[in-house]
Amino acid sequence: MGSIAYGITKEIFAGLQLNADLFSTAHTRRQTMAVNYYPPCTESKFSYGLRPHSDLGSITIVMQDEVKGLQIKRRGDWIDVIPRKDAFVVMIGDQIEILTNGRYRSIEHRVITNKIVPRISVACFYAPTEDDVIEPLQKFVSKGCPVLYKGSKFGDYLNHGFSKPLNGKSSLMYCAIN
Ligand SMILES: O=C(O)CCC(=O)C(=O)O
Ligand SMILES: [Fe+2]
Repeated sequence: MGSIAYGITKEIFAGLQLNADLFSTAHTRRQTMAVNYYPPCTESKFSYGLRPHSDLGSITIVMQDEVKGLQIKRRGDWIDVIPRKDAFVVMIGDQIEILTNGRYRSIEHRVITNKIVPRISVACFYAPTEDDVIEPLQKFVSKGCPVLYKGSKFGDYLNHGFSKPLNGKSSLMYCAIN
């Protein structure tokens, strides 16, 4: 999975005319994994498996089983990410939004539980190491596009993000300027 993450980030960074090798190596150094089990919830029409959030790292690759539940927010609407046997889900995390000064935005997502059956997913998270300082690259800063984030050590960003309840894209407030 690590080499898939490296390959995907390489394409992302090459598309931004950055040193694809260097950046993809830096942004996939820290690799962690979560196995999520969402029990069915019969109690109400709507219940969260995971509240809305963006992932704190650089990219996330998710394997879903056949049960629907993951949704992304697009232009204010929640859209189902339909599970496919032949596909993983790739999501951009906050570190790429910070690095590109908002050119590529991290995706807000959430998980809704199923009323009848459980759902299982495996999320693989790729990020810089905890000592790396991530800040907007100069090439994404201009008069029309002022710097949006201050640099922060990824370890500090992570600790701060984990210390707060999941709440949309509020994790970015940690380093947002004004
Ligand atoms: O269960 C999923 O499909 C997504 C999990 C997720 O967003 C996460 O672990 O951060
Ligand atoms: Fe997530």
